[in-house]
Amino acid sequence: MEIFCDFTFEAAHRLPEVPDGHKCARLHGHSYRVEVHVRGEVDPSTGWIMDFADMRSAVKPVLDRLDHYYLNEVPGLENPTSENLAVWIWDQLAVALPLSKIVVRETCTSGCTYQGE
Ligand SMILES: Nc1nc2c(c(=O)[nH]1)N=C([C@H](O)[C@H](O)COP(=O)(O)OP(=O)(O)OP(=O)(O)O)CN2
Ligand SMILES: [Zn+2]
Repeated sequence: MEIFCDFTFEAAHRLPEVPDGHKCARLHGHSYRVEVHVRGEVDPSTGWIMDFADMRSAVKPVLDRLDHYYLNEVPGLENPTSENLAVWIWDQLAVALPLSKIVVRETCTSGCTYQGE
């Protein structure tokens, strides 16, 4: 079974590798939405895989490193596409949580799903 928590953060970025004239080469910002999914067995005594509060406690310090920052300046996010951001978040959280999926939404209509290697 899987559980998930939903998060938001605000950040600026530009995409340095896009073709000349692409709008995303210009500095702009997004209200990012991130879903963190965890897979596990339901503990018969608690009735849950893990407490949502414990998930949030693990995720918050990682997203605090992105919130209201210029993502291109964050080590490992020099090309901050949704895809690279999903991998970066996965890599930061994988030691703390039994991840199954990271979803990054850059806009209301576009984003990325990553389920690990
Ligand atoms: N595969 C990817 N494509 C694009 C990414 C990305 O991370 N991965 N990122 C961008 C830009 O960051 C852009 O700001 C968001 O893209 P887009 O969905 O085109 O956003 P718009 O709100 O401008 O969409 P419209 O429907 O054209 O208004 C671009 N591509
Ligand atoms: Zn963008």
